Amino acid sequence: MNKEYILAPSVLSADFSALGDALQFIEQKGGDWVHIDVMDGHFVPNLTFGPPVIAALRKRTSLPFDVHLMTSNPAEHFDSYIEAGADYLTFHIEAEIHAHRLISRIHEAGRKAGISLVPSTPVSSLKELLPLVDLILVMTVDPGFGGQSLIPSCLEKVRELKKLKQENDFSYIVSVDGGVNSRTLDSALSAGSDVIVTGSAFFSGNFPV
Ligand SMILES: O=C(CO)[C@H](O)[C@H](O)COP(=O)(O)O
Ligand SMILES: [Fe+2]
Repeated sequence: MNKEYILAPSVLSADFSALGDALQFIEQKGGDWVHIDVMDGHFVPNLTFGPPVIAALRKRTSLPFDVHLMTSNPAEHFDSYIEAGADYLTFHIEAEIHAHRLISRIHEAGRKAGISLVPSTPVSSLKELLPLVDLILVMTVDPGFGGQSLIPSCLEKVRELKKLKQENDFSYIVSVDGGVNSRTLDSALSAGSDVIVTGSAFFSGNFPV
């Protein structure tokens, strides 16, 4: 299928007892990246994968790993995720005051740095970081679980970020994460999303691939 966006299926909705098979499925269905949701049971009320699981998956595909850290204090352990094989490493602005430093350290390690914001955080909170980041991950659900409904008003942030990018010649790409399925895909794309993350819809056959 010819598509004009980067498809990043999330293994959060795969069968955790067969994650290697999930990577193959993503490849077969034309996924461009693998989205890996790291949850620490603290920043969000759920617990998922850590570096050893990501390192094991790294051996099973050459697709880029888009690692979404939903963790408190991301600076404390970001290097383990880089070592495990993250290509894009995205952390939450709500979890890190010293974001400039963390972005620099991710870049020094030769990886792409992403910043994410939950639905209640405005784009203005990222103002100082816009010239520095490679990716902005706009959460369209409250993070922590797959299978939730997209909050349509969050897509305004995608429009705002694309406008700021154009006006200032910034280089970041914008990703939409949460509740994207065959019904909501068009709205995410028309808002200007460059990357589409999809978990439950992709693995249940409710995503147009
Ligand atoms: O970051 C996430 C949740 O915190 C997931 O990436 C996201 O929710 C994807 O799952 P779905 O497409 O089912 O909403
Ligand atoms: Fe995610």
